[in-house]
Amino acid sequence: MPAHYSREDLLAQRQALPIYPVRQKLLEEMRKHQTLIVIGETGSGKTTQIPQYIFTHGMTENGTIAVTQPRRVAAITLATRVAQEMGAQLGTTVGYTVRFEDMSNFKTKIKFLTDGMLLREAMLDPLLKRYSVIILDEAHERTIHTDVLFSVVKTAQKRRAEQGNNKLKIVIMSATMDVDHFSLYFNKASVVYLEGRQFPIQVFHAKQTQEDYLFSSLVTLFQIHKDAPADHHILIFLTGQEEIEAFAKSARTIAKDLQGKYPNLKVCPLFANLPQNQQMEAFNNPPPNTRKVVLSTNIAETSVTIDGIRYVIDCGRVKARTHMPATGMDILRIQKIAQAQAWQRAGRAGRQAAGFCYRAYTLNDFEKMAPNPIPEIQRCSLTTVVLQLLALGVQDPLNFDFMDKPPTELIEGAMRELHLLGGIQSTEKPVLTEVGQQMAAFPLDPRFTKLILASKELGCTEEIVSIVALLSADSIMINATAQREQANNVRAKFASSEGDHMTLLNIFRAFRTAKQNRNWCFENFVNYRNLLYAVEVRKQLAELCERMNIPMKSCNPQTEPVRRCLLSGLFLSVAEYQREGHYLTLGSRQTVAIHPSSVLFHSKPSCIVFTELVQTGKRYVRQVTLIDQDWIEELPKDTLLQLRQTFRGTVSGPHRK
Ligand SMILES: Nc1ncnc2c1ncn2[C@@H]1O[C@H](COP(=O)(O)OP(=O)(O)OP(=O)(O)O)[C@@H](O)[C@H]1O
Repeated sequence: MPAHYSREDLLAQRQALPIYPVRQKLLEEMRKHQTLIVIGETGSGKTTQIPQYIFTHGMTENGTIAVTQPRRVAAITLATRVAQEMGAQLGTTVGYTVRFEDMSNFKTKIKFLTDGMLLREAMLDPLLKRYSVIILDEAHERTIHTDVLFSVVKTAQKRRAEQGNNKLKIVIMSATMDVDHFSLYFNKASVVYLEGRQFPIQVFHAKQTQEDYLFSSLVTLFQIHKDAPADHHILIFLTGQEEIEAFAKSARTIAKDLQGKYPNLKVCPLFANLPQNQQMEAFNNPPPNTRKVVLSTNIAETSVTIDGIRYVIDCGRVKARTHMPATGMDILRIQKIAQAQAWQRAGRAGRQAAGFCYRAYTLNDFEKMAPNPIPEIQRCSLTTVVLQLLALGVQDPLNFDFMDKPPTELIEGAMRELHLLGGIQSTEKPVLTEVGQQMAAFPLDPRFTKLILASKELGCTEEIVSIVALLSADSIMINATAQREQANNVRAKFASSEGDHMTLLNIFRAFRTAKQNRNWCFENFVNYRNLLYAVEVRKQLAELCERMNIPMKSCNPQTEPVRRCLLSGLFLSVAEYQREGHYLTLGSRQTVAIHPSSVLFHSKPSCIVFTELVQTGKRYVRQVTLIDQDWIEELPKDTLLQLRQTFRGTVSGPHRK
């Protein structure tokens, strides 16, 4: 954790928050109403204080307080902060649960968890009996999981009230949301507005539309750097890892040229794929006479407080997931943010003192932005959600009580995919098959669970479980731009001519042979923490396999079973090489290219299966393995038939070079 404050300091900080004077009133409202909507400016103290007020006023006698967050970084840093404020050891009274990592125990009374984790818990206990209060935070973000939770908690509350004991309180929180819409959905729930903010934030817009938002953000950064005191740190919102690394390089180069004239500059990237210890660097205080510049994706947009940030530079864009009905897959691409997101970003500047926000877009551009982001549920693949709904006992996902109903095609598409994967009996009557039930039990995308289930027959569970664990972890390759070539040369010994999945597996095996040694990772440009995380995930998946009678058989030294297995779960992600030099995805006929980071980038095999689709200028596929075209025809007849029907007959058989 960043700065260490004394108990007195922390208490003084808590008492200075805008929420503090109204805490009694807030508690009264909470006592009066079973559901409450709380709107308060960013930084007013909602997330850190309300759970503590509830706790100290005895509303947790019958259970724990759950506080959901859309992102794991927020869940972890908030739990750490609240534990600090309460003088508790993290993981005891205050804890957190994020996927594959549980820092809570049965005594935990305030539990921060990702919305996805609470949904998982609801699958085992739809009434969520363990909790007396559930706080759904950052509701305006409308992540898929939070949207499904809206209905899940509403139903749990109603049913628990009918049973007459152990009632459930629900609190919905945000700084910016469409209050009427939310209130109506929650049976005309009461709304509490928290007035005021602790520190003012001045917002500046670009005078003209900026063609190159990166360049203009860089110029703004150095203008601030020349004038502001060294301990006034800067947070810059960018869109993704590559952009952040390129920006970091330019910023460091300029800072070097300016050395001695101005404070030193410490550049800290912050993105989801960064190992956790490096993420935490952004939260630490730099040495004296050094300015910290955090370059972040939207993972720092809501809920988090980064010590010392006085300036925010907002590029106005975000990389977001959008579903492509044509391919049946989600794609990541850069798009403009919504006004609510712009306010959240600005809000990161005024948390410990007055702040400034520089927007790399004009006031007119801002006014043209949508007020709120489009809910994920209306634009992302719903395969996992539909599976979860069915596992929760929802009989007809098309008529589920969504706050905003997703397009029917998205739900139907999800049911088709589940049917293709063997998870439901038919799309008309979506009842989970045994395979579907097993899929719901694994905390994975159903396609990956399908791989594990298929590996049983192919005798390669040992390999597949490792690969799935590696894909669940953040990137294990260290690809700092400065050392990219050196890193690639050192790692060449692990490269498999059969593709990235086998390459990942080779690294994983070598890591284990090297007794999970940290130095070995350093020497080989691979990420120690992420590999350890994969080891942990693998352990948990192996336990699940054991429970489901899937023996951990290995096909080593053969690799064909592994590649065949990849095809069996990922048949919607197959692409074939075309004479023109690009790839076409099977069925949906989308043009894609192999990402330069892939070991198959130069070899251009005729048929590939991939695990990720990204759009940065071009449409790229990442994590690629070569397969034999004949294997496609060997897929179960039903699957092929449905594949063809799904894509209206465009799958006419293998398309050869
Ligand atoms: N990790 C931390 N380090 C230092 N100060 C913190 C930390 N977390 C919270 N704070 C302080 O507590 C204040 C309130 O934070 P809190 O997360 O409760 O606000 P919020 O109203 O939920 O805002 P948001 O909607 O932006 O999440 C912050 O503005 C900051 O001053």
